[in-house]
Amino acid sequence: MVDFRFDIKPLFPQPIIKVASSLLPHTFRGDRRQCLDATSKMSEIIDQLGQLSAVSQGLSKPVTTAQRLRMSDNQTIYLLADPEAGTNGLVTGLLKVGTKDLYLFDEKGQTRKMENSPSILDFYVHETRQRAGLGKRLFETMLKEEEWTPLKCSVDRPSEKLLAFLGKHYGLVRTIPQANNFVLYEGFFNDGATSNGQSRNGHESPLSQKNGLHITNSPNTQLFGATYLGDEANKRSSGGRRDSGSQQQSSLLQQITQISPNGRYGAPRPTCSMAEIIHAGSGNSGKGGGGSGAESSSGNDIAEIAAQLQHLQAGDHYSVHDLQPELEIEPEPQPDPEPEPEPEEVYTPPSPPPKSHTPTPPTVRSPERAESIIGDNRKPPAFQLSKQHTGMKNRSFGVGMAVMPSSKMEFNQQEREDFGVVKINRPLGNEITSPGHDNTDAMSTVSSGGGLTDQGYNDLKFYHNKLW
Ligand SMILES: CC(=O)SCCNC(=O)CCNC(=O)[C@H](O)C(C)(C)COP(=O)(O)OP(=O)(O)OC[C@H]1O[C@@H](n2cnc3c(N)ncnc32)[C@H](O)[C@@H]1OP(=O)(O)O
Repeated sequence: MVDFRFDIKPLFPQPIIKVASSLLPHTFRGDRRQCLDATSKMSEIIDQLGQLSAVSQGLSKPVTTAQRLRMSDNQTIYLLADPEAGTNGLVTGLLKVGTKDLYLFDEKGQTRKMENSPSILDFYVHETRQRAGLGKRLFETMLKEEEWTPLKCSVDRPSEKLLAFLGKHYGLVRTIPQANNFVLYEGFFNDGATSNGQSRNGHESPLSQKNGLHITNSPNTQLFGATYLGDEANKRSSGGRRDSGSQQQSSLLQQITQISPNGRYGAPRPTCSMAEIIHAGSGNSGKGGGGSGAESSSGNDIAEIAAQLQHLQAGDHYSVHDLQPELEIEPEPQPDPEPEPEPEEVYTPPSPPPKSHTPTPPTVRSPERAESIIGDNRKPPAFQLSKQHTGMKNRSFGVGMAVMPSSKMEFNQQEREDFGVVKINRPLGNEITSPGHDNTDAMSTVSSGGGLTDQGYNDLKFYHNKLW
């Protein structure tokens, strides 16, 4: 039983009092000294009942403290006492309520923002007095004072006992699932007041449902944009009414807009070089998007790169010839799209070959970029180089492009893996058909200087760092 060292009768002229942020009973009348005394005693009562409630619910710290109540301007605590019991009277129950702005799901799963929604925040009747109707008495007093109805109350993380209490006394059983700790019951959103944006208990903010989009200020909407509810939702919301406005409505449906996310989700994203390659490639080839004509500058870069690579097709250079079909950057469509098994690029870390077998270094190497970024060969590139092109991570541009996975590519790892050594190889089982296309032994093992292998390819070992 909760008794105190002081007499509670002056604080409880009636069995149930309510206390707000002033920490004074609503019935309190007194001078300044009495006011300070009452505040101190009331703080002690609230803290002790709040602690008992927390223990009863198995919480690590109390939901209700005098300090919290003092700091809040929209919370009220109802205290139930038996002033005649014991020497100084007994405090037997506590009910804390308040209003909250909540994002809630309705029965259809749509997000709604409820402002000043009535909430049951803490409820406790001393163990020795439970199941004696005191809880109901306290709750009924609160409903009357606040002019709330049980159905319109959201309940903050209710215990099993409270769920049973609400079920027994108010028939509240069927809940509406929520993403937060609050529990609502079916009917929470029902009534004329809610549907036109106002309710006696709580206030639904003027969230719109325009053009079939459910637009709220909820985190979901801000992150992912408005939810398109479809025409069915519009039919529902219009109640089946079809008048001259329906044409206008259908035209509005066309204007589906998306709320731009803001905050860090709205921040410009770093360009994805792989996406640039893919989109620019399909756009230029005319195979992917139908050639909208709206090309980004990065797309132009890629097209330019493709053009330059084309010029390098001569000779035994493998990358241009092999990469073009993969990247779809050749502007002119192939007359014969027969899916012949082309020499594929297989990159394996090979074992070092004897130097004597090393073919003559090619005189022309694919990427001008390889020359433009290496050592003494540094010179202005023939095209606009972005960070994606020239950054250390992307330095081996040709290799990066070549290893884009495709159905035509497989990785031959039969040979020993030496870190940092790249071999351009054939898929397993493929025979060399033409010396001009033989790249089986086109491997680089030793940097001959300037970051190039003695064949002139980029040596990954040279460029390796931990961040690569
Ligand atoms: C948002 C929150 O505050 S959640 C936390 C709620 N508080 C707690 O769980 C603390 C411990 N419990 C209590 O303090 C009380 O049981 C209260 C406040 C929930 C209800 O107060 P009571 O004075 O017992 O309520 P009252 O006597 O008016 O109603 C009794 C009904 O409450 C429910 N109830 C009360 N105690 C229990 C219990 N131990 N087990 C199951 N149901 C219970 C039952 O429906 C009971 O009806 P029944 O006896 O016919 O089964």
